[in-house]
Amino acid sequence: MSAIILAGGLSSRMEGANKPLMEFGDTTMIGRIVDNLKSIFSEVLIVTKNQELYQDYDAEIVLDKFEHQGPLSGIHAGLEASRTENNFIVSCDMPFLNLDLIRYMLNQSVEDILVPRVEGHLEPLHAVYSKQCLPKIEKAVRREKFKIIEFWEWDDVDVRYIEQTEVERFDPNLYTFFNINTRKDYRQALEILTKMNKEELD
Ligand SMILES: Nc1nc2c(ncn2[C@@H]2O[C@H](COP(=O)(O)OP(=O)(O)OP(=O)(O)O)[C@@H](O)[C@H]2O)c(=O)[nH]1
Repeated sequence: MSAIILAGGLSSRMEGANKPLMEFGDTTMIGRIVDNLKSIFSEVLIVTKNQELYQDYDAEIVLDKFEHQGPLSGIHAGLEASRTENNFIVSCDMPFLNLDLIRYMLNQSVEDILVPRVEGHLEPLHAVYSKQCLPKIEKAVRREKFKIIEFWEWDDVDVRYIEQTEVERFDPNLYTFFNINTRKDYRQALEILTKMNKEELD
């Protein structure tokens, strides 16, 4: 299976910074995600609009085919470029990936999509997508239906769920789904990182 990191967003809530390249521990946010994913996936793709920004990372760069159309266009380009049937897709602003949870997800059967359902919300940017979804996603993007969950609803997509109790077996604090959009989120994430590093040392 391949891993696909979406990094073509505008980071407009981050007031001038491109969030995947913000410092995070001894690397950057995306650096931490790439390193983690590389330990379980042989193929890691970064989908972006700017090839040069990410060329120092140990990942293949894929460019968006549809401009400024949100994460769904990144999912589209990533699935099109990937060489595997099933693909783990993740946002570039979720730096607390839990590898045991991801391994667990990879071991479940997937028809079109496998997505966690946590605190009443779906987490479509930490989910497994089959290449089978590609024509349905392309149709949605061409019709300018950019909401990820929207295309599942009207296009006969087989969605399976990972429930919160399953997630909590691996990640009781649900840090996996902490995503960073603002400076405040970033400060909070650095605090979590310090706490995690300290717990690891103790
Ligand atoms: N490849 C690709 N990824 C995208 C695109 N739009 C958003 N993403 C990614 O999707 C994920 C979630 O994006 P958001 O946080 O909703 O949007 P953002 O543009 O990054 O940030 P804001 O401008 O603050 O909303 C992030 O990993 C983004 O990099 C896009 O057009 N192409």
